[in-house]
Amino acid sequence: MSGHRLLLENAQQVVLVCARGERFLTGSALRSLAVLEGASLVVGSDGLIKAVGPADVIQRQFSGETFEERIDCSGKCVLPGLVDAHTHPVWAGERVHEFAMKRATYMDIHQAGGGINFTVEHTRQASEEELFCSFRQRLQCMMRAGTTLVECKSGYGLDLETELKMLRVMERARRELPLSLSATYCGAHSVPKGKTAVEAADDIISHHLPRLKALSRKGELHVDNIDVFCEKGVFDLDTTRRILEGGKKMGLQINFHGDELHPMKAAELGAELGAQAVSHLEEVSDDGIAAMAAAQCSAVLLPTTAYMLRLKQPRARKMIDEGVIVALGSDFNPNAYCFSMPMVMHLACVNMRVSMPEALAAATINAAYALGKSHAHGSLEVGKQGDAVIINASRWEHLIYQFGGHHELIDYVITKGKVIYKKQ
Ligand SMILES: N=CN[C@@H](CCC(=O)O)C(=O)O
Ligand SMILES: [Zn+2]
Repeated sequence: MSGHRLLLENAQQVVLVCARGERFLTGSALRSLAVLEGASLVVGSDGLIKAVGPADVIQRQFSGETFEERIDCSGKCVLPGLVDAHTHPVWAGERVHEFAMKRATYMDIHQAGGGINFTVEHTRQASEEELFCSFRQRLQCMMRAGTTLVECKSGYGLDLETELKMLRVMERARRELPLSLSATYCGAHSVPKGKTAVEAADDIISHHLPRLKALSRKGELHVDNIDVFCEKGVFDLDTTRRILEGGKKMGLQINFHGDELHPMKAAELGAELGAQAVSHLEEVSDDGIAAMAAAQCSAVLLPTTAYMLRLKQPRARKMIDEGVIVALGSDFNPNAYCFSMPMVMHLACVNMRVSMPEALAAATINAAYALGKSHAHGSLEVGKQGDAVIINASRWEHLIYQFGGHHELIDYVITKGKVIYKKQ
């Protein structure tokens, strides 16, 4: 007789998302997701999914075996833990005052020393402990909204010392918190005061990256991705290319901001460099979309950005129709203060006209792909990490439909078969 960690019993629906080991879903495969009615799921003592299937089959298969915890899911739905593929969650210097300035454009505020530069000044002054405490609180809010894997960017330091401070804060969160993290070095998030973009790029390539490499070698830091804000007035295509190539050479996945406020040919560059993902893409070209589809470079769309900055929406429909791997992120940052992937999925459905199955795939398997982690995350399949969300509703679509209702709907959030949030 063997002991297992968790049994989720007799759910009305278990949304697997996919069931054949797919690493991402595109085009017509997004029309209907793999869903089991009246099903159960078992997580083993290693935190990995051991079995998922019809409730009676699981009951027979595991009769007489023991579980550290059993949850009766009658009348409820089980979904994979949500994956947030783009956030900026480590910072000091909130920008609530800017919310009232939304008649000025994002770039007007940026050029006037507000925006990212404002947060950079405060983040430089903040202690590591202070940054960790606010970061931990933000991650807890994300977990309560169902996120179990989150991409986290540095980029409010710009100088090496502060960038490392931010990355260390992420490293500590990886050790101390129960959700999974993908860490992104984003030292090229803005051009620091007193430098040109070329000088900033030179500094990153000759000082920041070698230091990151040395710390990674020693196992002191785990950095997964490299990012650049490729934008008119920030980093142009050439400096972006140099920085991304430098990161790629040291083994980082390329995952960067592009084609947000102006068409930059960032999508084309991402496809050419073998990027895992390009984010934003409100201004992507037709050629860029085709190139991303061909290169299996995922598009991380950020519905909160277009909504809050009143930008035009990225062309999600065209991307999906052309076979691009579309993922979603909250873009949580001091400008877009949103922790909630359920709200992000809702906004994607309304404003980008994606369907509910497309939105859920974009916030699970495809978001995991954008982080190079879809072998272990993003669907409820045997062998994957036991990360799940249980909602008190008879159809999974309620998680998207009830805008802002996730606090009421989410009963449990589970990572590696352990309950990390339970509604009181
Ligand atoms: N566009 C660049 N970076 C962020 C905004 C960061 C900030 O304004 O602090 C984004 O993805 O929206
Ligand atoms: Zn961003």
